[in-house]
Amino acid sequence: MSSSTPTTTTDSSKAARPTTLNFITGNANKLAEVRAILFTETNVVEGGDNSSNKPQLVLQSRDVPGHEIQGSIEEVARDKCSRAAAVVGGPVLTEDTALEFAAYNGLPGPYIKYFLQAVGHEGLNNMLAAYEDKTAFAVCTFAYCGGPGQDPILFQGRTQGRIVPARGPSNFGWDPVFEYEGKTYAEMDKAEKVRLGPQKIIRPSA
Ligand SMILES: O=c1nc[nH]c2c1ncn2[C@H]1C[C@H](O)[C@@H](COP(=O)(O)OP(=O)(O)OP(=O)(O)O)O1
Ligand SMILES: [Mg+2]
Repeated sequence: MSSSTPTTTTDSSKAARPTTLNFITGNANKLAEVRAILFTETNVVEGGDNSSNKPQLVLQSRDVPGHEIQGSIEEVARDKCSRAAAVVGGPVLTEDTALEFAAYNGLPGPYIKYFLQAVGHEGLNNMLAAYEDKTAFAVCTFAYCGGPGQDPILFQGRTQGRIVPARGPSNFGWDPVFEYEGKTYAEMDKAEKVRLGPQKIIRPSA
């Protein structure tokens, strides 16, 4: 993924090309999937070791301090990334996952974490019991921020699926209730899930 490489600049008045880019998340499963998707021996390291001069993606498992704001997926993503850059004091990559129900015009969206915690897989299904349309979109929004005070840049992928009664191991979030092409994410093995690309990737501006 090209967003794993920090921006290069030929303008010597700007900051030097960063040597590390931290991916920050408090979610061990998310970290594992990002590792599986982005890992190459040359550009990803664990922890903070950066003995080579190449830009490296450092995977950090820690919560971004502060609270998630209310707002659109993009506003939530930008805010978390800015807070992460402030705490790290340098370039960071963060990710926010939303789950939009078509019948709810996009909700729970960025609030899926709290709905999942509150009502579980069965509750997510019950929310849709009154509706014929079980369509859901998994929305992954990566945010890159060059450093404290800089505007984050977003990259967003969307995958269309449907909400079904839970099938498969309950290891990660809403994986058992999100069905994509006949299988829930939980029924896929990890390699299969991380190989799936989003159906489209956009650079949201708002
Ligand atoms: O592929 C996924 N399959 C199933 N569930 C998933 C996936 N990816 C995120 N999830 C869950 C975790 C959390 O309940 C919510 C997103 O919330 P989100 O804020 O992005 O993640 P988080 O708070 O766990 O970690 P972070 O420290 O990166 O903010 O959806
Ligand atoms: Mg979060």
